[in-house]
Amino acid sequence: MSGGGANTASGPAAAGAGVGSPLAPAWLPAPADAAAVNAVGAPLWASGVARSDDGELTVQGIGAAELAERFGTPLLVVDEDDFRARARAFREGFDAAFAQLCGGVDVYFAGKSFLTLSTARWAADEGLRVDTASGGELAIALRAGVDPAHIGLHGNNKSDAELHEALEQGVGRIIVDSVDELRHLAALAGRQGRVAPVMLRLTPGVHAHTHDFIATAHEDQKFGLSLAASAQSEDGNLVGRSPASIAVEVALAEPSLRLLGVHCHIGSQIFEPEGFGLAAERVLAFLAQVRDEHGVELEELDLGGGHGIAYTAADAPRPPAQIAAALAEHVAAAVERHALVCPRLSIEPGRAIAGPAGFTLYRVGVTKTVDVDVPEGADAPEPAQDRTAARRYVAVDGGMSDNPRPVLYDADYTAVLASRSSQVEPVLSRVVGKHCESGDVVVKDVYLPGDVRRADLLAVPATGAYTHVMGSNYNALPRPAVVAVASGRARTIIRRETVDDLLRREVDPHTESGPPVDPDSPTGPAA
Ligand SMILES: Cc1ncc(COP(=O)(O)O)c(C=O)c1O
Ligand SMILES: N[C@@H](CCCC[NH3+])C(=O)O
Repeated sequence: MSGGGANTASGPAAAGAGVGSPLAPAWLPAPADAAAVNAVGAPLWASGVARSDDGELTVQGIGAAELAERFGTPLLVVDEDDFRARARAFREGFDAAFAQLCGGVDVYFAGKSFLTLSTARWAADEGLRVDTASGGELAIALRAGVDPAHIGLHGNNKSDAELHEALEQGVGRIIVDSVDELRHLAALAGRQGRVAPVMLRLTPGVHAHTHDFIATAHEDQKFGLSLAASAQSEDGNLVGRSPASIAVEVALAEPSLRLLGVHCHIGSQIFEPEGFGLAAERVLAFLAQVRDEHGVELEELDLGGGHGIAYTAADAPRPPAQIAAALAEHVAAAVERHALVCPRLSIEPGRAIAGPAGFTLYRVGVTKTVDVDVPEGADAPEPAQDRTAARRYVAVDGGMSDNPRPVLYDADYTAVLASRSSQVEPVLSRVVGKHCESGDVVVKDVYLPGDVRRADLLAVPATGAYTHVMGSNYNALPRPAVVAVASGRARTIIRRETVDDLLRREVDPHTESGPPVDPDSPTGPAA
């Protein structure tokens, strides 16, 4: 990391800034020329995004300035047609690869990535099912009109109310995370006089190459049932058996449970197909073990989501058809090796459908340039004895409350000037938010034209997934609106939050008036 630095007057291209800054990380190439930093295209941007003849960023022909004027900033803009096309590409690509082997694939849109009434509807329209991770997500999917039989409910610690609701509504699958939950669900379903359709979430021990917080199939974490034999079983007599195998036994023995199959999810933002393939081979071997021990061939196998997308030019995602073809080879080999009937397959992509379809539009406020010590080993700028270089700070009107991913995962993003293009020499810039937090970074390192200034619009691509749904009201910032663009028209799908929205949940200490209180509650109505 760079050393400390002193503020200098704001302005473009101070000494040491510009193309090939020594402060740039290794993955960020110096732009080929001034025009390169204005480029918008695949795989970073939604298919409807382009530049107009006069240089403005547009989506399906609608200019960034018009969007900002009509809907305000910060603004999450979703190219609905692009979202739908990505959903179709997963359904068609996986269906084609697995049609012969196992009769096709059910694709569940991972709601956690970007669940709204509209996105749930788009997914269902495109023939996808919906994967939910809480009672709230379940309620949104149901309200959107998704067939309950096409909804899955996940969660490592589902409440009784969530399980009850899932059973009541007749969801197609409840993905169970532990032996404890399995026993609890059996009792609960039994009391309700229902049979719960369950999938068992397994941890196949594949350590995916991603940030530790979003890798989920290694052993030492809260999700899933391990395939490895346990030395620490809570039931002393079960030591030496794997939690996964105990769970199968419990699920098959309980009349209030119907065991559909098994599930695994190795993590998120994964590019190497080998991880998915290895996990598939391990869970298929487990299905063979179940068959040999219990004489039961389980019908379903869910291989989760986690397909990586491009956040910067350093990322090279594969199209769904390619991912599917690579996976099919592993599945076919394992099916043959274990003489299995191939189970019905399902997957749960979220980020790869929602992420690239969205971008965030911000308005620029303060800009300034600071001198930063050049790290040891980096090429020093000329003259050689000058060991500092300039970093431009560009502050925008949002930040960690509308996209906490840079702060949480050290995630890299990129940005372009959206209200116009510029041929001014690019300078290494850091786009920061407006929160009272020095780590409030939107884009850590990006070359932007040196003349970016107050009132310009910046656009950050690939913000469709895990932004709106992970947003907060830190510093009492109202959350941005979400706008969908389809067939050349833009419309609000989530309205912008207002300060009144923020105050609505408050109980005013002066009047003690606030949200209505249930008159039948033990504390009675508000005075
Ligand atoms: C069980 C499960 N399925 C699907 C997903 C979606 O992952 P992604 O958005 O990376 O495709 C996740 C999130 O990592 C998950 O935990
Ligand atoms: N929230 C994570 C990914 C989801 C993990 C869910 N299991 C991200 O933004 O990258």
